[in-house]
Amino acid sequence: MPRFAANLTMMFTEVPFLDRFAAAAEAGFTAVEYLFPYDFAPEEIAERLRAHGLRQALFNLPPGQWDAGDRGLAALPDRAEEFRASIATALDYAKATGVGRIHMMSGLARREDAAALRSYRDALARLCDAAGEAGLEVVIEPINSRDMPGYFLNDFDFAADLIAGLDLANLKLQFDIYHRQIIHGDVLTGLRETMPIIGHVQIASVPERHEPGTGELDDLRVLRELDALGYEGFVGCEYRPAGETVAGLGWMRAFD
Ligand SMILES: O=C(O)C(=O)[C@H](O)CO
Ligand SMILES: [Mg+2]
Repeated sequence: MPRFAANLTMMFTEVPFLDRFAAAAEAGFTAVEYLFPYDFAPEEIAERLRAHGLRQALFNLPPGQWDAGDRGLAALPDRAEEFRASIATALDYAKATGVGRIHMMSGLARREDAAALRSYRDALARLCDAAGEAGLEVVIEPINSRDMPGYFLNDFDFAADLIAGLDLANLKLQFDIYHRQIIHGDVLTGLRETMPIIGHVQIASVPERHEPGTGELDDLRVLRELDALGYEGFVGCEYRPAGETVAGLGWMRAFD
Protein backbone atom coordinates (compact mmCIF):
# COMPACT_ATOMS: atom_id res chain seq x y z
CA MET A 1 0.00 0.00 0.00
CA PRO A 2 1.44 3.37 -0.99
CA ARG A 3 2.44 5.72 1.83
CA PHE A 4 0.51 8.85 0.96
CA ALA A 5 1.60 12.35 1.98
CA ALA A 6 -0.87 15.24 1.81
CA ASN A 7 0.51 18.18 -0.16
CA LEU A 8 -0.41 21.12 2.07
CA THR A 9 0.22 23.70 -0.64
CA MET A 10 -2.63 22.29 -2.71
CA MET A 11 -4.82 20.35 -0.25
CA PHE A 12 -6.71 21.59 2.80
CA THR A 13 -6.59 25.17 1.52
CA GLU A 14 -9.95 25.67 3.27
CA VAL A 15 -7.86 26.58 6.35
CA PRO A 16 -4.69 28.68 6.87
CA PHE A 17 -1.38 26.92 6.18
CA LEU A 18 -0.41 26.06 9.76
CA ASP A 19 -3.87 24.61 10.43
CA ARG A 20 -3.54 22.26 7.46
CA PHE A 21 -1.32 19.92 9.52
CA ALA A 22 -4.19 19.21 11.91
CA ALA A 23 -6.66 18.89 9.04
CA ALA A 24 -4.43 16.36 7.23
CA ALA A 25 -3.92 14.29 10.39
CA GLU A 26 -7.64 14.33 11.11
CA ALA A 27 -8.32 13.09 7.58
CA GLY A 28 -6.02 10.11 8.23
CA PHE A 29 -2.71 11.24 6.71
CA THR A 30 0.47 10.32 8.57
CA ALA A 31 2.80 12.40 6.36
CA VAL A 32 2.78 15.78 4.64
CA GLU A 33 4.71 17.68 2.00
CA TYR A 34 4.40 21.19 0.58
CA LEU A 35 6.30 23.44 -1.77
CA PHE A 36 7.82 25.90 0.70
CA PRO A 37 7.92 26.30 4.50
CA TYR A 38 9.79 29.61 4.48
CA ASP A 39 6.96 31.95 5.54
CA PHE A 40 7.11 30.30 8.96
CA ALA A 41 9.90 29.64 11.46
CA PRO A 42 11.34 26.10 11.39
CA GLU A 43 10.20 25.55 14.99
CA GLU A 44 6.61 26.51 14.16
CA ILE A 45 6.49 23.85 11.46
CA ALA A 46 8.25 21.28 13.64
CA GLU A 47 5.75 21.91 16.41
CA ARG A 48 2.80 21.22 14.07
CA LEU A 49 4.40 18.00 12.89
CA ARG A 50 4.98 16.87 16.48
CA ALA A 51 1.55 17.88 17.71
CA HIS A 52 -0.20 15.87 15.01
CA GLY A 53 2.15 12.89 14.78
CA LEU A 54 3.05 13.68 11.15
CA ARG A 55 6.17 12.91 9.15
CA GLN A 56 7.60 15.45 6.77
CA ALA A 57 8.01 13.75 3.38
CA LEU A 58 9.46 16.56 1.26
CA PHE A 59 9.78 20.27 0.63
CA ASN A 60 11.59 22.45 -1.91
CA LEU A 61 14.63 24.66 -1.56
CA PRO A 62 13.86 28.39 -1.65
CA PRO A 63 13.01 29.13 -5.31
CA GLY A 64 14.13 32.78 -5.52
CA GLN A 65 11.38 35.39 -5.84
CA TRP A 66 8.38 33.19 -6.69
CA ASP A 67 5.95 36.10 -7.09
CA ALA A 68 8.38 37.79 -9.49
CA GLY A 69 8.48 34.65 -11.66
CA ASP A 70 11.48 32.73 -10.29
CA ARG A 71 11.06 28.95 -10.34
CA GLY A 72 14.35 27.95 -8.75
CA LEU A 73 17.92 29.22 -9.03
CA ALA A 74 20.11 26.23 -9.88
CA ALA A 75 20.44 26.80 -13.63
CA LEU A 76 20.94 30.56 -13.30
CA PRO A 77 24.68 31.34 -13.27
CA ASP A 78 24.15 34.92 -12.12
CA ARG A 79 22.18 33.74 -9.06
CA ALA A 80 24.81 31.29 -7.80
CA GLU A 81 25.44 33.19 -4.58
CA GLU A 82 21.74 33.26 -3.76
CA PHE A 83 21.54 29.56 -4.53
CA ARG A 84 24.39 28.82 -2.11
CA ALA A 85 22.62 30.77 0.64
CA SER A 86 19.40 28.86 -0.09
CA ILE A 87 21.13 25.58 0.76
CA ALA A 88 21.81 26.71 4.31
CA THR A 89 18.21 27.87 4.71
CA ALA A 90 16.78 24.58 3.44
CA LEU A 91 19.07 22.56 5.68
CA ASP A 92 17.88 24.49 8.74
CA TYR A 93 14.30 23.52 7.94
CA ALA A 94 15.34 19.97 7.15
CA LYS A 95 16.95 19.62 10.56
CA ALA A 96 13.90 21.01 12.34
CA THR A 97 11.37 18.90 10.44
CA GLY A 98 13.31 15.64 10.15
CA VAL A 99 12.61 15.45 6.41
CA GLY A 100 14.60 12.85 4.48
CA ARG A 101 14.75 14.54 1.08
CA ILE A 102 14.59 18.00 -0.44
CA HIS A 103 13.62 19.03 -3.95
CA MET A 104 15.86 21.39 -5.92
CA MET A 105 14.00 23.36 -8.58
CA SER A 106 16.05 24.22 -11.66
CA GLY A 107 14.75 27.64 -12.62
CA LEU A 108 13.80 28.98 -16.04
CA ALA A 109 16.60 28.53 -18.58
CA ARG A 110 17.26 26.83 -21.90
CA ARG A 111 18.74 23.36 -21.85
CA GLU A 112 20.90 24.28 -24.86
CA ASP A 113 22.52 27.10 -22.89
CA ALA A 114 25.93 25.69 -21.87
CA ALA A 115 26.31 28.15 -18.99
CA ALA A 116 22.90 27.16 -17.60
CA LEU A 117 23.75 23.47 -17.82
CA ARG A 118 27.09 24.04 -16.09
CA SER A 119 25.45 26.08 -13.37
CA TYR A 120 22.79 23.39 -12.85
CA ARG A 121 25.32 20.58 -12.60
CA ASP A 122 27.53 22.58 -10.22
CA ALA A 123 24.52 23.47 -8.07
CA LEU A 124 23.50 19.83 -7.82
CA ALA A 125 27.00 18.70 -6.89
CA ARG A 126 27.29 21.39 -4.21
CA LEU A 127 23.82 20.68 -2.80
CA CYS A 128 24.26 16.90 -2.80
CA ASP A 129 27.50 17.30 -0.93
CA ALA A 130 25.96 19.48 1.80
CA ALA A 131 22.75 17.41 1.95
CA GLY A 132 24.77 14.18 2.11
CA GLU A 133 26.59 15.41 5.19
CA ALA A 134 23.19 15.99 6.78
CA GLY A 135 22.01 12.51 5.75
CA LEU A 136 19.53 13.80 3.17
CA GLU A 137 18.61 12.86 -0.39
CA VAL A 138 18.19 15.49 -3.10
CA VAL A 139 15.48 15.02 -5.72
CA ILE A 140 14.99 16.70 -9.09
CA GLU A 141 11.64 16.78 -10.88
CA PRO A 142 10.91 17.22 -14.58
CA ILE A 143 7.99 19.67 -14.86
CA ASN A 144 5.83 19.96 -17.97
CA SER A 145 6.18 23.09 -20.06
CA ARG A 146 2.46 23.82 -20.17
CA ASP A 147 2.30 24.40 -16.41
CA MET A 148 5.74 25.99 -16.20
CA PRO A 149 6.83 27.45 -19.56
CA GLY A 150 10.60 27.80 -19.89
CA TYR A 151 11.43 25.46 -16.99
CA PHE A 152 14.92 24.03 -17.49
CA LEU A 153 14.27 20.45 -16.32
CA ASN A 154 11.34 19.60 -18.59
CA ASP A 155 12.08 16.03 -19.70
CA PHE A 156 12.40 12.72 -17.83
CA ASP A 157 15.13 11.30 -20.11
CA PHE A 158 17.20 14.44 -19.62
CA ALA A 159 16.80 14.10 -15.84
CA ALA A 160 17.73 10.40 -15.86
CA ASP A 161 20.82 11.14 -17.99
CA LEU A 162 21.89 13.91 -15.62
CA ILE A 163 21.50 11.62 -12.60
CA ALA A 164 23.50 8.87 -14.31
CA GLY A 165 26.18 11.30 -15.50
CA LEU A 166 26.66 13.05 -12.16
CA ASP A 167 26.74 9.74 -10.27
CA LEU A 168 26.02 11.33 -6.87
CA ALA A 169 24.96 8.74 -4.28
CA ASN A 170 22.14 10.85 -2.78
CA LEU A 171 20.72 12.32 -6.02
CA LYS A 172 17.33 10.87 -7.02
CA LEU A 173 14.43 11.47 -9.39
CA GLN A 174 11.12 12.97 -8.26
CA PHE A 175 8.64 11.11 -10.46
CA ASP A 176 5.48 13.20 -10.64
CA ILE A 177 2.99 11.01 -12.49
CA TYR A 178 1.02 14.08 -13.58
CA HIS A 179 4.05 15.66 -15.29
CA ARG A 180 5.20 12.33 -16.74
CA GLN A 181 1.84 11.73 -18.41
CA ILE A 182 1.79 15.23 -19.93
CA ILE A 183 5.41 15.20 -21.10
CA HIS A 184 5.83 11.64 -22.38
CA GLY A 185 2.89 9.37 -21.46
CA ASP A 186 4.01 5.73 -21.15
CA VAL A 187 3.83 6.06 -17.37
CA LEU A 188 4.21 2.40 -16.35
CA THR A 189 7.26 1.89 -18.56
CA GLY A 190 8.74 5.11 -17.19
CA LEU A 191 8.25 3.86 -13.63
CA ARG A 192 9.72 0.45 -14.39
CA GLU A 193 12.76 1.92 -16.11
CA THR A 194 13.56 4.58 -13.52
CA MET A 195 12.52 2.76 -10.32
CA PRO A 196 16.14 2.35 -9.14
CA ILE A 197 16.66 6.13 -9.18
CA ILE A 198 13.24 7.26 -7.89
CA GLY A 199 13.36 9.08 -4.54
CA HIS A 200 9.86 10.51 -4.41
CA VAL A 201 6.57 10.13 -6.29
CA GLN A 202 3.67 12.55 -6.66
CA ILE A 203 0.25 12.07 -8.22
CA ALA A 204 -2.71 14.05 -9.62
CA SER A 205 -5.23 13.47 -12.38
CA VAL A 206 -4.44 14.61 -15.93
CA PRO A 207 -5.25 17.14 -17.28
CA GLU A 208 -7.15 18.91 -14.48
CA ARG A 209 -4.72 18.14 -11.65
CA HIS A 210 -7.56 17.00 -9.42
CA GLU A 211 -8.05 13.82 -7.38
CA PRO A 212 -6.43 10.62 -8.73
CA GLY A 213 -8.89 8.50 -10.67
CA THR A 214 -10.75 11.45 -12.18
CA GLY A 215 -8.69 11.99 -15.32
CA GLU A 216 -7.42 10.24 -18.43
CA LEU A 217 -5.12 7.78 -16.61
CA ASP A 218 -6.02 4.74 -14.52
CA ASP A 219 -4.24 6.21 -11.51
CA LEU A 220 -5.19 3.37 -9.17
CA ARG A 221 -3.59 0.90 -11.58
CA VAL A 222 -0.45 3.05 -11.63
CA LEU A 223 -0.35 3.13 -7.81
CA ARG A 224 -0.71 -0.66 -7.65
CA GLU A 225 2.17 -0.98 -10.09
CA LEU A 226 4.30 1.18 -7.78
CA ASP A 227 3.61 -1.33 -5.01
CA ALA A 228 4.39 -4.24 -7.32
CA LEU A 229 7.70 -2.62 -8.21
CA GLY A 230 8.58 -2.49 -4.51
CA TYR A 231 8.46 1.31 -4.17
CA GLU A 232 8.58 2.09 -0.46
CA GLY A 233 8.85 5.87 -0.50
CA PHE A 234 6.11 8.46 -0.13
CA VAL A 235 3.49 9.31 -2.74
CA GLY A 236 2.72 13.01 -2.49
CA CYS A 237 -0.92 13.89 -3.20
CA GLU A 238 -0.04 17.00 -5.16
CA TYR A 239 -3.46 17.80 -6.54
CA ARG A 240 -5.99 20.59 -6.33
CA PRO A 241 -9.17 19.06 -4.92
CA ALA A 242 -12.10 19.53 -7.28
CA GLY A 243 -14.24 20.57 -4.30
CA GLU A 244 -13.79 20.30 -0.57
CA THR A 245 -10.58 18.39 0.30
CA VAL A 246 -12.03 15.78 2.67
CA ALA A 247 -15.05 15.15 0.45
CA GLY A 248 -12.65 14.27 -2.36
CA LEU A 249 -10.64 11.63 -0.46
CA GLY A 250 -12.86 8.70 -1.50
CA TRP A 251 -10.26 7.49 -4.05
CA MET A 252 -7.96 6.51 -1.17
CA ARG A 253 -10.41 3.89 0.09
CA ALA A 254 -9.17 1.53 -2.62
CA PHE A 255 -6.04 1.24 -0.45
CA ASP A 256 -7.68 0.73 2.99
O1 LIG B 1 4.88 21.53 -9.58
C1 LIG B 1 5.24 20.46 -9.12
O2 LIG B 1 4.85 19.39 -9.59
C2 LIG B 1 6.16 20.38 -7.97
O3 LIG B 1 6.28 19.30 -7.41
C3 LIG B 1 7.01 21.48 -7.52
O4 LIG B 1 7.48 21.28 -6.24
C4 LIG B 1 6.88 22.89 -7.71
O5 LIG B 1 6.28 23.47 -8.70
MG1 LIG C 1 5.33 17.70 -8.48
